[in-house]
Amino acid sequence: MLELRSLAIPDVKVIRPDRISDARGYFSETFQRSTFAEKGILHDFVQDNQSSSKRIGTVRGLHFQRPPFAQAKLTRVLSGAILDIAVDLRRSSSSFGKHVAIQLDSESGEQVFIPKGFAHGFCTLQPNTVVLYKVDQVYAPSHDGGVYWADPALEIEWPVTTSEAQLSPKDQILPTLNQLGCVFN
Ligand SMILES: Cc1cn([C@H]2C[C@H](O)[C@@H](COP(=O)(O)OP(=O)(O)O[C@H]3O[C@H](C)C(=O)[C@H](O)[C@H]3O)O2)c(=O)[nH]c1=O
Repeated sequence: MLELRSLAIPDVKVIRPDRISDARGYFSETFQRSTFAEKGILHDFVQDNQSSSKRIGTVRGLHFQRPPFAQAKLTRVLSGAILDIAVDLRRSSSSFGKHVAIQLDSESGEQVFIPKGFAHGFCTLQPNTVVLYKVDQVYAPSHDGGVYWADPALEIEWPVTTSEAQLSPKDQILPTLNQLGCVFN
């Protein structure tokens, strides 16, 4: 049985697949096209991505791919824990510039579905955190984009300060929301 709930921005959804436990541990169908489609998550995922982060306080994001390579993402944590962030970049949305934040960890097995039109990122809450996410568009580096994670206009309450966070050089120089311009209508 698949539990589904919406967050403050209704298009972003949290999914908790059932775990069948026994003396050995558990088994879970972490993705199944028809049961996810019954809950409204009908996307032709074409690629699985996996990242491993050694340290607490690693921030990856806030990323998106520009149209026509915009990606919907289905994210879960294989080990460790993250604070997962999705920022609404759809200019026509009543929640433009707003975000949702949710903790994902390997213990709960919860996943977050983020539709196209959002920037996605996370901060690790435990060392050796491994994140897996399905995307419905292939990697398109020429259409890669992002928003600066600590942009004050986003009002994101990250668990680390700018001096504590570990970022890639690319992510350190991403534009603010105001500098970004219109990406998604
Ligand atoms: C995204 C991607 C990256 N790469 C290569 C490009 C670089 O050589 C290397 C690391 O890429 P990057 O630094 O962009 O990885 P992250 O910082 O983890 O970025 C990801 O983190 C946030 C949370 C996301 O949601 C994005 O989907 C994704 O961009 O992997 C690929 O070969 N294929 C890919 O699909």
